[in-house]
Amino acid sequence: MESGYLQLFETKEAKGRVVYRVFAASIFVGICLIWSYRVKFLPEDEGGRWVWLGLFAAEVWFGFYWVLTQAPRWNPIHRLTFKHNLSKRHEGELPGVDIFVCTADPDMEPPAMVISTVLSVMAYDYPPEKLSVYLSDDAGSELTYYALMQASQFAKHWIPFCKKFNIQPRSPPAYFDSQSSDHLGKEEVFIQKLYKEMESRINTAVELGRVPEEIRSSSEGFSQWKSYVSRRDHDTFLQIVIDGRDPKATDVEGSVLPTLVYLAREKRPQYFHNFKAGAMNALLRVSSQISNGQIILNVDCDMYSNNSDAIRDALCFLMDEEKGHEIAYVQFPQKFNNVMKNDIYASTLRVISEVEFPGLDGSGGPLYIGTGCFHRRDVLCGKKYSKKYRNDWNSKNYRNFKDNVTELEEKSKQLANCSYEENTQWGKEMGLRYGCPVEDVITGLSIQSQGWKSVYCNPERGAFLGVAPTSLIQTLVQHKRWSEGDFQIILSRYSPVRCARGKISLGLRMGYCIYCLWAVNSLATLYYSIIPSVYLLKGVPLFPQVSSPWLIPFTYVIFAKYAASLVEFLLAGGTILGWWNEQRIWLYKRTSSYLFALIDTVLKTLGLSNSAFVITAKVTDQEISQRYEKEIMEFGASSPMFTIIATISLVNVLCFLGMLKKAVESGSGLVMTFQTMVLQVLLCGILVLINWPLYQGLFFRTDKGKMPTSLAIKSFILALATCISFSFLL
Ligand SMILES: O=c1ccn([C@@H]2O[C@H](COP(=O)(O)OP(=O)(O)O[C@H]3O[C@H](CO)[C@@H](O)[C@H](O)[C@H]3O)[C@@H](O)[C@H]2O)c(=O)[nH]1
Ligand SMILES: [Mn+2]
Repeated sequence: MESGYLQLFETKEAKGRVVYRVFAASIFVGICLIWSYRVKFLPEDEGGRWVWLGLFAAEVWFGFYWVLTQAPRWNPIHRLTFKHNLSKRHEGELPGVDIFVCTADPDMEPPAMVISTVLSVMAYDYPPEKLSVYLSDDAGSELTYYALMQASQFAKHWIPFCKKFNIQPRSPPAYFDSQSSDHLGKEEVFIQKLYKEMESRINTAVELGRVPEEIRSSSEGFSQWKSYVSRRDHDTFLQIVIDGRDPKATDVEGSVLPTLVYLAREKRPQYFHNFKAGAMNALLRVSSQISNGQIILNVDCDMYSNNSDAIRDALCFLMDEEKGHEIAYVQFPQKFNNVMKNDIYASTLRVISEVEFPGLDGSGGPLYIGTGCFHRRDVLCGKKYSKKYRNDWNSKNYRNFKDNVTELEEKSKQLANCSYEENTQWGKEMGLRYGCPVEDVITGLSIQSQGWKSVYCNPERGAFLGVAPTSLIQTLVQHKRWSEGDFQIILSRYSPVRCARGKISLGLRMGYCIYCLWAVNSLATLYYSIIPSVYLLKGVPLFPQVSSPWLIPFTYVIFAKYAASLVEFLLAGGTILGWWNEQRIWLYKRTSSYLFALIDTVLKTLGLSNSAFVITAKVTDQEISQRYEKEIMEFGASSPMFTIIATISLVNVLCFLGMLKKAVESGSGLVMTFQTMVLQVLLCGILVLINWPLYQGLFFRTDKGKMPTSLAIKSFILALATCISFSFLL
């Protein structure tokens, strides 16, 4: 306080750390005992030996991986911001903020949804002359552009309305959904009507697949589409839809509006476009010409702003005079507005956002996860870390005031051309890094490995809400992209294992490895979910008997670990059924998404395949969403991923039934089997239980969301063949 310093944020250590550490140490002792058991009782005979070694390898892997997951649990912290101090001390020198919204496909990302995100970020509680919103459209779609034009008109009513009544959230559909329609005031009814009309104009255009002719001809922006050949082949389309410098660009109350820009960077078949990373880099350059905000907020097109104060929260970190200068970015968690109570696809990633990220924040800062993240422009553009770095918020006002709109558009267009990046550092040392399906994580890592820190900000009211996948295949495909990308990072020149030493703390490097090694987890999980069960069918014990003291460490580790995981999940706001669902999804991801990610990465390293960016759909047809709302798992498609999970689930049920039959037939009965193979019976039994929805989908359901019959037959034959070959041949 003395030298006029006002603290803008506070860091608090989480409670109960010591207790947790003692508990974790006890689990580790148990893990070591399990390993010793495997070494001590290695079977003599050739066949038994390999199976045993396989189990040992899986257990070594699980143990090692568990150690990694302890890193973020060792030192969790929480952050608190003081926004009143920010206003008190810095209101006059608030920096320009450029907001980038990315969209890539008008079919999967409906224009009406995209513009509601745009409207929500235009309505931040922030001086509008310092706010600029850029929409990057990788589909170069006239429909999205049309929707944005409509939104710019509606914004003139929407923004003053939001500010007058101080409403939350500021995405129009989300706001109206949260309001009961009988309690709307006069102005609300008027705004809602305006919104509905606009929405229906946009949706009609989308359904017809074209923009109304009278609008097309009256607004010159559309003339740019003359050069449009296909999504992959067109000039740069750039339009300053609202020019914030223009004194006439005001809302209905006469206040200035934020700048609004539409950009579809040039696309040519002969140039690789680098997906979202390419779009972001084009935005970085174009915006530097137009508004040049010092702070950049990046959101996905489905992630609307749910809290109009979030910019100020982020600035509390970046502008703090004592600690702010080493912070490169502020990451908010990804939250979703379409998740049901028990979250059947585990989309919330609850433990990651409530436990692991606060933990990583304690050892240097969270990963950059693509959306809901505030960056310093300098750093994102490649500024090297230096202890002496201080930002002068006051002096920097580069905003382009010289050129008129047309000149500005022409100049900026050049920066979004395909050839612009040739022989430059863009994608390497500057901007988002290229060549990885998780451009966000690798970019964050490369920033941190220079010495910069990041901060995790998780306020009570979620800052951003998006759309989570609503079918199993979408979830698995998304996780294939993520785990593949994360695994490639381990092999890349930014590898948290080999590089970054000295710059990033050990805890954070371990933290990165949790995600970067997702893909590798598949092998041990596959082994563990098949082998013990088929050996149960064969009648061969692979774990200690009930009478053996070695059973204790196994039981302790299993129960302690799962109890801790359940408690963590409940404390993070989940339900018991939600936790159970999450365990199922982990099993499916590990045995399908991660396996395919692993295989694809190996192929890619050999030069045999290329990783792509499969966009997640943000709309679902009505039938599917009805099932989603009832929390019924959606299969409904044929996919090799489904064949794998179905086959494994059937192997387990066959083994379990086979074991029961054998036990009953042989005189010794169930008790004997239980005594010799208790853990195998449990493991197999739990696998059967957790797969219950899958069996329903395979055999008992009749709706369209069930597994295709051909897939059910195929996996049944595969499962039967596996069981038979194990019990008779091997
Ligand atoms: O060629 C492309 C592909 C995607 N996108 C945009 O990228 C965003 C994320 O795509 P989505 O299909 O929603 O993927 P998610 O898995 O939900 O996205 C997470 O993971 C991605 C990395 O895999 C990050 O880029 C995202 O920010 C992060 O939210 C969307 O706004 C897309 O419009 C583009 O702009 N250009
Ligand atoms: Mn998404």
